[in-house]
Amino acid sequence: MEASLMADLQRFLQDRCLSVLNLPQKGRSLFTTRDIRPGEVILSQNPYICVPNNTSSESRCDGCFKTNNLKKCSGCQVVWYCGSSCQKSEWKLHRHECKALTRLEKEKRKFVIPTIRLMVKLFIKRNLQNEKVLPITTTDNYSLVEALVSHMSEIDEQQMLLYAQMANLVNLILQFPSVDLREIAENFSKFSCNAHSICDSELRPQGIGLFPLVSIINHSCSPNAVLVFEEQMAVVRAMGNISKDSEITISYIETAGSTLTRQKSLKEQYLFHCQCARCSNIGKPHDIEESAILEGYRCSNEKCTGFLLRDPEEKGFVCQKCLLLRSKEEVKKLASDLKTVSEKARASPSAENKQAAIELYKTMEKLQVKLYHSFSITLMRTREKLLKMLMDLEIWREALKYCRLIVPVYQRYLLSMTRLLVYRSSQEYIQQPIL
Ligand SMILES: C[S@@+](CC[C@H](N)C(=O)[O-])C[C@H]1O[C@@H](n2cnc3c(N)ncnc32)[C@H](O)[C@@H]1O
Repeated sequence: MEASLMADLQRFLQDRCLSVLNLPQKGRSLFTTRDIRPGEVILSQNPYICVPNNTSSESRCDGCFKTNNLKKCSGCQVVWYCGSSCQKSEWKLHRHECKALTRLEKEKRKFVIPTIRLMVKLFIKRNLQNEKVLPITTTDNYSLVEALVSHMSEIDEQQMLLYAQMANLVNLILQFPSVDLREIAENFSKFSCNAHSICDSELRPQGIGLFPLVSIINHSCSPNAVLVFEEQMAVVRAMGNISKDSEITISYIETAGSTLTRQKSLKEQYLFHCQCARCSNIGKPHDIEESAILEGYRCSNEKCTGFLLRDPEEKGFVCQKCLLLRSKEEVKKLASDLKTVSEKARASPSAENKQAAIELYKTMEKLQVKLYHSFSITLMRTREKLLKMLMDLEIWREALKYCRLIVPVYQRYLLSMTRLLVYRSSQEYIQQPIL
């Protein structure tokens, strides 16, 4: 990174009582130089680049990500806008992207998935900033993208092949002599561990974006901050009191998973072994219990709330509260029935026949109630899906029933970690305890 830009960045962070330190195990890490109160904004950033999550069945405006009154760009026939205001605001960049996409054969345009567009826009923006067509600022410049970790040397051959194929397509679209395939592939690798899914206030993904300053923040399975989005702006807020000189951390993954599950997904996507305070409990009695509740089976005695562990004689699973054995065969049969129904439910075109999809998910839920612990995360996800489908069909009474079943699970897993639900009132941010 250029020395003057680096100095500007340090000043920018200092003004916000933040500093970046290089830790041997983690690389760049963000620290606070003041005490922070729950709900306070620690850092916010607009995306360096972003694109909506357009699919063949759903499109969004390239400017604001809204879904109504869309018109296709008459030039490239790939990008959508909700009106002239969004089209104008994007034009400086899209002018170049539009030309490049128009050159591409029509049948190849269906391969221009959001990640490919993100890469195309990244290089176009870099060039436009280099040519001073777009301004360069302390927090909006390509040097910050250059500084992101890529983990290139740790990527397996199969992944590398995929990146190379995607890089070829980007090259075909851009036709920039100054950009080489390796640089594009390296940037795909950077996207994988640094890009963020931009979600609405109900946490529904709308698009993807690169926020290089927010990307300095490391992960913890018991984080002290949370990343939310206000339209397309990334906002990092404190979840509790954070004392001066602490590291700011967010969670990159679903925190309600067993330690093994969390560590596996962090290793797979972010290529590091998590050693946070929560992960360091691995194998301890409390961690074993928590994992068995989250991802294990329920006791055969319907009234018992105990959790089950594998029987040392391999006959099945033993309840740690009432010592009842649940046979391997019974668990296997239920799991196999559940697999059949789950596959049917996931394949059911819920958009066409919502009522039929609801019935399949209800059968799935019934089997999961028999198989899993009542605080199982899998069971909770099925109930969340049912809740959403019932709300879409405005079947409120039944939706309420699932809401009541989900709330205690949220309270158990999320209350301990997300001590605050921060939401926006008309004028100001108010801190509210959950429920
Ligand atoms: C979004 S970046 C975070 C900033 C990064 N440390 C840097 O130097 O740019 C994600 C990467 O940071 C590292 N990282 C994040 N959290 C970590 C943690 N808790 N322990 C070890 N490495 C971590 C991993 O290499 C991961 O792929």
